[in-house]
This record gives sequence, C-alpha cells and structure tokens, in this order.
Amino acid sequence: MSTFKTLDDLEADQRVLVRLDLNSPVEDGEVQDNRRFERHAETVSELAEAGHRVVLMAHQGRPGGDDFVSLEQHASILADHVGHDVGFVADTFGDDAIDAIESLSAGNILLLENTRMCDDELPEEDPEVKADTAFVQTLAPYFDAYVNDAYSAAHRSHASLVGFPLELPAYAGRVMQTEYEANSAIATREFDGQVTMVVGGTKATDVIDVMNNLGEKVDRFLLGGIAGELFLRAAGHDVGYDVGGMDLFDDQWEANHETIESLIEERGDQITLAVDLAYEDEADERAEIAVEDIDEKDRAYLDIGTDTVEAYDPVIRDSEAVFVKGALGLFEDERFSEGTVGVLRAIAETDCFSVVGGGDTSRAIEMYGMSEDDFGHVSIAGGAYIRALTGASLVGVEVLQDN
Ligand SMILES: Nc1ncnc2c1ncn2[C@@H]1O[C@H](COP(=O)(O)OP(=O)(O)O)[C@@H](O)[C@H]1O
Ligand SMILES: O=C(OP(=O)(O)O)[C@H](O)COP(=O)(O)O
Repeated sequence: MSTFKTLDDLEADQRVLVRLDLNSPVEDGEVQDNRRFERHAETVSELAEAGHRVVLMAHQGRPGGDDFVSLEQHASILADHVGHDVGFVADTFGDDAIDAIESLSAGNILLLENTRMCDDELPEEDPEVKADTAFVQTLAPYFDAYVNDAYSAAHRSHASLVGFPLELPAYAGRVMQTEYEANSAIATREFDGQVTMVVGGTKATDVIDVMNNLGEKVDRFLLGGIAGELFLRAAGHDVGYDVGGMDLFDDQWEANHETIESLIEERGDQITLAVDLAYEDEADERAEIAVEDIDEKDRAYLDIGTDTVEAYDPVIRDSEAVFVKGALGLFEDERFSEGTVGVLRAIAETDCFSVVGGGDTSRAIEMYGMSEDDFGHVSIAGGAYIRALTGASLVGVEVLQDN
C-alpha cells in the first residue's frame, strides 16, 4: 500500500525533523485543543520513546488572519497529549532555533515557531525551489532524517512540506501513513447506491474546484457554510457577500464564481442549496429567513435553516455513502449548530458508509456527544482528503514517495 518509508524504517538515535499539522481553531486568542493534537501525539511519543531527538515544525492560520498566532500554546497542549515536556522556541531557523536544536538530548522534544512566520514557507512553488530556500538549506544540516506526519497539509507545496524531503532521508509519520491508506482505499471504493457529499466550511476555494472532479463519483451535493452561500449568490440571491468585518466571501467569489456558475449549469440537478438560513437577531437569538425572502446584502448568515436540515435529512438516510467536508454553520456556537449536528446525527443513525473530514468538523462529533464509532472514517484532513477522493495525488505525499 504505502510506497513511502515509515517510522519502521528509521535507524536508531537520529536527529529527526518532523512536520505536523497542528492548525487549530483559535477563539479569543486561545488555541483550541482538537483531534490533530491527539493523533500527532502518537507519532511524537513513538519517536521520543525510541530515543531520537525530535524537532517539530507546524503552521497556524494564514498571515493576516486572526488565527495567525505563535505556536507557544500548541507546545503545551501537545505536551499534555504526549505526556512528556515539549520545549518551544519562538524562532523558525535563526540562531535561537539552532541553539535550541543543538542543546537537545536523546528523547527530547522541541517545537519551532509557526512555519508561516518564515518568509520562505509560502507561497506555493515547486519542491526544488522550496528545497533551495534559506529556511531548508539552514535547518537540514542539523538533522539525519525528516518525517512528514502532516497529511492534512500535504496538498500545499510549502517549504516545510516539500523542501526538506529533497535534502534529507524522508519518512511518513503514523498519521500520514494511516490517513493516506484510509483515504486512498476510499478513493477506489465503488458504491451501488446513492453517494452524497455534504460541503461546507470556510475554505470554499478548496472544495469548489474539487466538486468539478467529483461529479462522476458523487450523485448529490448538499451545500452549506461559505461555499453554500456562494452558490446561492450565483443563483441570484443576496447572500454570500462580506458584511461588517467579514472577509470570507468576496475574494473566494472572485476566484470561483465562474466555476460555480458552470457547475450550476452543468450539474445543477446534483446540487442542493439551502432554502432557508439562520442569523443572530437583535435579541442575540437564532432567527431564520427563507432564502427567497432575502432582499438586502446586510446580514451574516451563520447556519442553514431548519427547513433545509429537514430537506437534507432524508437524502442522507437514503444514501449508501456520505462524505462530509466542512461544517454547515458556526457549530462552535450552539445556536448555529443545527445544520452540522443534524447532518452528522442522520449519518450516525444510519448504517451508510461515511467519512467526515475538515480540521474543525471532526471536532463537532465529540462536542455534541456523538461517537467516532458511528462513522466509517473520521479524517483530521479537509482539503487533502477530498482531493484524495478524486484520485489526485498530493504533492507532500509525492515527494515522500520519490525519496
Ligand atoms: N456560515 C458560516 N459562517 C461562519 N463560519 C462558518 C459558517 N459555516 C461554517 N463555518 C465555520 O467553518 C468551520 C469549518 O471548518 P472545517 O470543517 O475545518 O472546514 P474548512 O477547512 O473549510 O474551514 C467551522 O469552524 C465553522 O464555524
Ligand atoms: O487545516 C488545514 O486544512 P483543512 O481545513 O482543509 O483541513 C491545513 O492545515 C491546511 O491549512 P491551509 O488551508 O491554511 O493551507
């Protein structure tokens, strides 16, 4: 199955540079614990217990976003899961980082600062270009091996993901290995009955393009979240616009409206949009409005409405397989969790094969008292997992396989 080397192939007593994906929700500056910490802790524990010197890299948010913060809090959350100290240095590859790396003993763990705070990490470029950056060229000589555990970021051609495997012997971590195997197996699986995909979340750009390539595999798309509103906007409704301090819609509209319009034209019968939406009224309560009654672009919609949840429910119950990518609303706020929780409960109550992905969406399962056992596979990846479903390769996996 795996055509890359794994931790089973790693020699003893190595200085190992490990890429994790600890990208997490941040609420009022506080990093929220989630499944990514728990899953990556297994790889980190295994490496530390084997006596390697373990240096971790990860990213958080995107420059300019409210969630673009230091990894200092991540170190202590990860330490709780690993059951071992995780040191932190507020530097990516400068003198402070090198000093901290050089002072490690066998079995020690150190987390470097947010890779996206280093200019060489972004933008996406070919692996050869990334391998030639000062970031990679400076750090690589301090290590014997590179481990990529960040399956959920493996669709990004960033320095920490694709540059190091060109400079160091490279291995897949345990999360990379299990997610790759599970998602590749799902991509080749055939279903006799209806296959439904629930599309939501904030990263509409990640899903809209992929919907084009999933059209043969998926019979019905049920939309919500930011992507759902962009489709409603394309269908002529006054939603899907940035209002107040929002910056979720207009840029993604510019990048995707032509694809959305052609999807509606060519695959309109496969795509179901919300018929009502929920918002916060003057009394801070959940209120709902039918999409056809919306005539002002002045309000943020935070969930699909109750009639939409009722319309989506039988579609899910009639499906043989359901794939979920992204939440249908701001589920972290209970008032706006109805869409996401309604869909997840319908899946959990039926015996369809299901995959739930999206960095944040998998959190809703635990938050609302459901069990992972009620789902076929819960992926900590979002964009990477739906790309894998189309059979497309992920650049971060390709460079491991070539290593
Ligand atoms: N209408 C909405 N307005 C604001 N945030 C939303 C809305 N719908 C979904 N979300 C947010 O999308 C996030 C879901 O993220 P996730 O499932 O990881 O997908 P993505 O990777 O696309 O962000 C959740 O944190 C949820 O609060
Ligand atoms: O959280 C992630 O992706 P996901 O939300 O699609 O699961 C990854 O960390 C990638 O982050 P990015 O979409 O800012 O490159």
